[in-house]
Amino acid sequence: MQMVRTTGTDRPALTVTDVTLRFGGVAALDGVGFTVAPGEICGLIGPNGAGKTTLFNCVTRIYRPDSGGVSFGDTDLARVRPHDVVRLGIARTFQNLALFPSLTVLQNTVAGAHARHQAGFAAALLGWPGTRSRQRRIEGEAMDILAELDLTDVAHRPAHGLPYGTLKRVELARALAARPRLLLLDEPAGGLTHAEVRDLGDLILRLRRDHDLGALLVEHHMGLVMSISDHVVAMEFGRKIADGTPDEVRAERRVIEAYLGKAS
Ligand SMILES: Nc1ncnc2c1ncn2[C@@H]1O[C@H](COP(=O)(O)OP(=O)(O)OP(=O)(O)O)[C@@H](O)[C@H]1O
Repeated sequence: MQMVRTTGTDRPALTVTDVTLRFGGVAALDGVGFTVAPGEICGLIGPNGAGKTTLFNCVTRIYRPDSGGVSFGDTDLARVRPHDVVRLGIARTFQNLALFPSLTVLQNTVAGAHARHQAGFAAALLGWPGTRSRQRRIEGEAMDILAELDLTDVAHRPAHGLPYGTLKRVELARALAARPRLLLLDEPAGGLTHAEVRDLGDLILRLRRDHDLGALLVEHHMGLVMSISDHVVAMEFGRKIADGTPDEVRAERRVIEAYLGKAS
């Protein structure tokens, strides 16, 4: 396995090169390639089954492509263990939320910060020597992130029972606590109200600016994707069918045929 570098290219690009991945007879990804430049918001769109989640799972190393590759800066992700991806500066949110229901909002956020350290969460829970002062510092940073996301009031409440829109922001807080350079956002608008989606768009733009990060955004909500993305990649049946600015992709005939007719 390749050593994970935590220094080096500070704002790496994500480069997906000719990635193919089959599940039995189905080519979930078929020669897909694109780049997310440093600091860029890249929207990834496509109808159900287009391959978006599979691509996400290749970036986070849940899956390994049959051929082609994914790199972050000059690091080939195929040579990085799945749990080390976050230490490279890539953090994700989950479509169906991946929070610990009985832990507080603060504890869930701190868990995200520990993901980037070797000793991690278990050491903190077990009270290993030297972890207490670091734990205090990490909690302080987590509280700052919660304040940014307007979550201070619920910091000490268990995740269980909080409104869905609030939990979506806790997911984002957990990912941000890992200090990513690239955020992978898996359908962040799913289940949100119109007002919450508008606020989410503003929030993603603000986080990009304040945290100097980029984002790969898998999303069915066309309004959100087209309003905040610098660059949009459209997929259908495992293939890339368009790649350009929101206006270019919106005008692309194959995208209109494949997708925009049934957009939200
Ligand atoms: N674990 C798996 N085993 C078998 N086939 C799979 C698996 N995961 C995905 N597929 C297939 O791969 C293709 C791409 O699926 P994927 O979930 O990546 O699409 P998607 O664009 O994320 O869809 P959605 O918008 O519905 O989430 C589909 O045909 C799907 O049925």
